[in-house]
Amino acid sequence: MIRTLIINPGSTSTKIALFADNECVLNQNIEHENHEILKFHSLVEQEPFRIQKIEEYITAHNIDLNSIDAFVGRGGLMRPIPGGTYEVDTAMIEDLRSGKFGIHASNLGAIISDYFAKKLQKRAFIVDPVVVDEFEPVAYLSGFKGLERRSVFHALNQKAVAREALKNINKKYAESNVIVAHLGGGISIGAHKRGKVVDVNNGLDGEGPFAPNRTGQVSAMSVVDYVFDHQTDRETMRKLITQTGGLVSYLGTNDLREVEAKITSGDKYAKLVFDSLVYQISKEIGKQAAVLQGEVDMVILTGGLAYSVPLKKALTQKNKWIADVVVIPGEMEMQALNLGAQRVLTGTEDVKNYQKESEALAHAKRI
Ligand SMILES: Nc1ncnc2c1ncn2[C@@H]1O[C@H](COP(=O)(O)OP(=O)(O)O)[C@@H](O)[C@H]1O
Ligand SMILES: CCCC(=O)OP(=O)(O)O
Repeated sequence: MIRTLIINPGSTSTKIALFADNECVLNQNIEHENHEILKFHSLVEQEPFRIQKIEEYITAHNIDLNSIDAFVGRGGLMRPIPGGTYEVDTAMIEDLRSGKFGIHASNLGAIISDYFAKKLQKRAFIVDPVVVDEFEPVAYLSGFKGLERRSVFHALNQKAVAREALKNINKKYAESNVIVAHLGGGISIGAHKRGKVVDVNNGLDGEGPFAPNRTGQVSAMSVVDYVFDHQTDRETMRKLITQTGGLVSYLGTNDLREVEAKITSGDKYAKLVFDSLVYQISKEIGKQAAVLQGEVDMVILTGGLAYSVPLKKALTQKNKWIADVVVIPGEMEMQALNLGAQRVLTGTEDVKNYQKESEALAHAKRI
């Protein structure tokens, strides 16, 4: 039996799970209040806080860490790489800690897995990180030479739910076209064309719809003006765009359940913000339908927001003209992380090397 401990840091939570082969033995979503996260000046400062939360859970549930074969983290912002399972190594940890490819909670997945693996002399992996890059060449251009677009999205969950939804209608991922809208603390909406995500809004840096924590796309010149008018520094802007934008900036909360409660109590502004969220998500789904030239087998709604009955009702109504709308609320990231590690540990797939794969992809992309 192969046992894995899965560590999945998100912008609003740290999810952990314990698997024995393919069976999930324990699964916990440790939710973090926005103020708990915002008190840290940098992401790496959150490392001891998140480790402590995990250790408290492990102790409370009598988990014997020595019985774990591998620690598996959600992979973060580093060099673009193809999908797959990667051994956590020094080059990867350095890139994640430096923040030079961006800062997101998922950067801590490999870092925390590495902490436990080193302490217990076990292996650490990541699977399908947020930088999986399968763009077609036309998708990279932004209109600003030197500031090209990046593929940054919920790759792990988008691919896992697409496979699952297609399995239910006896279709293969590699032979189908689907649009997956991952609706979490951040939102990414991808065009999956015959098994490759050929375009997706960057779910972190300010593309696509606004999200619970994120601004989504804002006109470039208004951001430039804001920086100069407010004499703002890079870190403040990063927080405004990726942590306190969207629902937080309009309504002071990143919790859609609170927004729903405001609407129920007659708050008209909250209703406008909710309607605009539906509008913007639908606009992005429409864009990806254009990428797929209207040949769409299915639109899939997933992520924490997809638990919301009013949201899924409104989005289904607005997007059913494109294709059948299927809802898979929450995420399948924990299972997907376990499966990725199990494939390597059982010898059915080769583990990938970060440096080698990132260099090969960079070479292939050179025009
Ligand atoms: N039952 C629910 N109804 C409405 N919104 C929900 C529900 N459950 C979770 N959410 C919302 O989902 C969002 C978090 O989604 P999630 O995918 O867990 O985010 P992340 O992984 O980025 O931390 C939060 O805005 C939360 O309020
Ligand atoms: C797009 C990068 C991944 C992401 O945004 O994840 P969260 O929604 O968990 O912040």
